[in-house]
Amino acid sequence: MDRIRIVGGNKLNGTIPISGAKNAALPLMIAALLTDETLILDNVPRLADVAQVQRILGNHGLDIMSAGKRPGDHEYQGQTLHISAKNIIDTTAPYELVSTMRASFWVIAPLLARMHEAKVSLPGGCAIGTRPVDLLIMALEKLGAELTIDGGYVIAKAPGGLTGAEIDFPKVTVSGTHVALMAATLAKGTTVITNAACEPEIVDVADCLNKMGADITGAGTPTITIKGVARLHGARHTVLPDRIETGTYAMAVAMTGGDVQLSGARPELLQAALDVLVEAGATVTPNNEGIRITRNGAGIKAVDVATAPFPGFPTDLQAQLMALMTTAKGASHITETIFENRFMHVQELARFGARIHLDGETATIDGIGKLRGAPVMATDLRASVSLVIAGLVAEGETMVNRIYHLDRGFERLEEKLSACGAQIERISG
Ligand SMILES: CC(=O)N[C@H]1[C@@H](OP(=O)(O)OP(=O)(O)OC[C@H]2O[C@@H](n3ccc(=O)[nH]c3=O)[C@H](O)[C@@H]2O)O[C@H](CO)[C@@H](O)[C@@H]1O
Ligand SMILES: C=C(OP(=O)(O)O)C(=O)O
Repeated sequence: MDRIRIVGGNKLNGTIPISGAKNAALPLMIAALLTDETLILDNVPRLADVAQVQRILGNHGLDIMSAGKRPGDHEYQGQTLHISAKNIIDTTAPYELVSTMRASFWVIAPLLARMHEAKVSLPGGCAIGTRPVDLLIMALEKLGAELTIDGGYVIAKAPGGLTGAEIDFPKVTVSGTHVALMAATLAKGTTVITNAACEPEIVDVADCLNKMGADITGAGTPTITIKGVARLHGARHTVLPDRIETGTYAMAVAMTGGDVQLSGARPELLQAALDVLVEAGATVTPNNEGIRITRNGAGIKAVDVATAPFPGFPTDLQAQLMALMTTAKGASHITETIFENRFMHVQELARFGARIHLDGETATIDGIGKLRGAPVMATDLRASVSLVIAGLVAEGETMVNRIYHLDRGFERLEEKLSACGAQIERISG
């Protein structure tokens, strides 16, 4: 199994290109199931999760073509995928393909909308809480589908097609909103989703669906209205930049000190996180090419943060912020409000000598002067990268094990960081 070896102590200086967003690319690829014409997606990141969705779509009978490099493409250019769901030959998404990743379950929505049936294994994904799908099932039932659970599979049927409905989510759910949005595009009549997730990835998917002929208004606000249409057609869409990758590297620079241009990043996608970085003592300068992050001289200040749905501070940056706070001056408090078990990184950060105390959903971090390198391992994607951030400043060697989690969501992480002066390498085998 591959590992990442880091020798801490170097500042980061240079440019880091930001890839397309994993959490937009996955539902965008899945949306290709809604049409028998080709959907072309540009700026798709090269990630294990993307490859996994390709396998899932391939099993349904889709043809996927990845375009090669074009003149002028830089080495980190995202890939262009041409996805054709002309023939859907299988409406089952089997356990072996779905169990490793949360988003794979979302195929249930376009399959139901277009084929009026689906059999999809209950999902897996990062071990950050129980992560039920009751609200996704509720949304599909509102649209007229009949769902049963048998042998670990959700079996969904809508013999006469889906019908528009009012869907009021009792809590904000990104997965629930994606599923309701995709399913409603081909339903008869109008659907109104209230208490919808406002995450930028929802807006990106809605934009693409509208290019495909859907009639969606209000994406990015808590109320989304979808007027169902008879069919969708092909389109071309560029995946928006990854705000979590952006925030992760911004925190890495705040941690090590230095001066890095995050090229292609869009500040409005992570304003809450950038505000926290400024409060912690980093300098954040949006510019034409993206965002420049610097921290020179002054140390890191302790901050108090609670995660929240967009536009709040994202739960997907909580572990990275905690790594940053381990060397802050004073005590900081981080409250996780989205997932009940998203503190798996705490015991691993402790291996660096970090002082973190957990009380329910709040972690208190007493900043210390210096972390010391250690062998560490993580159980989920963002927790893994928080250990990389800690390793970048820790004295001596850090070995991060089980990095397949990192490969799910960070494209060429070690290359991007070493190009900015970090001493980081992948050890294969
Ligand atoms: C692939 C992808 O985009 N993953 C993101 C997505 O996950 P995901 O879409 O799984 O997260 P949700 O927004 O759906 O979950 C939010 C909360 O709602 C709960 N819930 C959700 C569905 C349901 O049927 N019942 C229920 O109780 C969850 O357990 C959680 O406590 O949004 C999360 C919150 O921003 C991010 O951390 C993940 O990176
Ligand atoms: C939790 C994440 O992914 P998933 O929802 O696929 O587990 C994530 O992207 O941080």
